[in-house]
Amino acid sequence: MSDSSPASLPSTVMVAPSTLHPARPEVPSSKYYTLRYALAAALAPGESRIVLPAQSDDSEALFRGCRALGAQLRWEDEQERVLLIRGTGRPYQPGPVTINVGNAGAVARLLIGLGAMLPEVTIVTDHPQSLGKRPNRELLEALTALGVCCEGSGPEGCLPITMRGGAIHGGRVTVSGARSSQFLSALLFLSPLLPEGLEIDVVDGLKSQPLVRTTIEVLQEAGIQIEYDASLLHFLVPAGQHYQPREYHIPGDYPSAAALLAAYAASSDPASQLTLSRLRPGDEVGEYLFATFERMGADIQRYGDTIMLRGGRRLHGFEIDGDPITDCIPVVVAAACFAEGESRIYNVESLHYKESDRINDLCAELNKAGCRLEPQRDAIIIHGRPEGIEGGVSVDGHNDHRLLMALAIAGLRSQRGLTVTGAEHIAKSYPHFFEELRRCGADVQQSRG
Ligand SMILES: O=C(O)C1=C[C@@H](OP(=O)(O)O)[C@@H](O)[C@H](O)C1
Ligand SMILES: C=C(OP(=O)(O)O)C(=O)O
Repeated sequence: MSDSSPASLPSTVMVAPSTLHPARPEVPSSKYYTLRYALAAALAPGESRIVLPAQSDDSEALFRGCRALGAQLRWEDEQERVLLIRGTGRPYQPGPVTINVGNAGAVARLLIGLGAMLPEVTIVTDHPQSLGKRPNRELLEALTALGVCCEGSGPEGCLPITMRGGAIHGGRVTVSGARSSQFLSALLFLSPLLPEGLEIDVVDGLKSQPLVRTTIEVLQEAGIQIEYDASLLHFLVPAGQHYQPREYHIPGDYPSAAALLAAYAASSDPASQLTLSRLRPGDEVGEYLFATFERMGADIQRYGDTIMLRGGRRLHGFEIDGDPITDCIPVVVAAACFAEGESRIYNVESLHYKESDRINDLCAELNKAGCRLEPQRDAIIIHGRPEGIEGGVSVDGHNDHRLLMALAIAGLRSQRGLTVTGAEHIAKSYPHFFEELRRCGADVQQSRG
């Protein structure tokens, strides 16, 4: 449905020291809401309208998954980006089916959950070095307890995974939330369709809680009744429920906005001013992100759904729990590299299990560029260099769109620029990020070599 695949994007970008202009870029649509609304629509009997779904490799992977679950997708208006999804009421495929989930972790986990209702499904990835290494063991254990026959790869239940769900049942199940919230979200999407309903106990704590609340919000909008406690460790989803067809409007994407905000926050020029709209106020990730920029001393303001940030402020060291804004951490780290003093971002152990190891790989690449970071098991310490960094080296994105964004921000504040390789992986969430940065005044040269 889109042309943002890695093959069509440059694999190397050169980011030179730059001054950013006043700019009002369009923010991409939210990945979190696109995935959830499209899935809820695919499970509803009848037609739903999705207005402004995200355009990225991750959303393409989800659309493939929706079709594999039996839904039909077509554009009502491709120009205006209105997508129609006709769902079947429950996952339906008469025979075995294979779904390629690209490099999309959330898509993989949500589809593992729902695919467990099919007679036979194989979930594969064409990114064996990234998603192919991420664990699914916790989710497969829960599904096995619910009667699904699961065959994953290796002890961590990596992709490819084949499941046969002929004997699936509901009841009560336990799932660990220590490494990812996506295992719980996957069970929540599945639970209303199980003939006995499902009671879920979450053990070992729960990461990325704002995204579980996003799952609950979307399920409720789709007409699903859920009982849960405030700690999000116990859920009861009654049986015999149906997803309702709806019209869904996708808001702007905070983690994408975070990358542009971080680039302007790190800019030393007071004339550089960024204005971003379509960013829903009250969004848990959004509010926490806003407070984080305030905390580092950025000149940031909000007017309704519009956020303005002016560069040229001397940023200072700060300390935050990074878990509530897990996907924004790489770019927040990049901004902190140019703050005065030390910053500490803690409670981020789950960053080891993303597209790359976002603690060790991020620190290694930024240190290569001249930044000073200390990776810890569950934290990142940043010793800021307000004077900027040397650069003049090649750094790699480790198959990770968010590392690419962080490295580009560092390049802007380097003396000799940075060559960033693996740049095609930006397509996972924000295919036009480098072009957008260029439109903001950054000197970004792209090449396929
Ligand atoms: O549920 C979701 O949509 C997501 C949950 C988060 O993962 P974890 O729960 O593994 O932290 C996040 O990093 C990912 O980009 C999307
Ligand atoms: C971690 C991410 O995605 P996922 O887990 O869905 O692959 C992300 O988008 O930063």
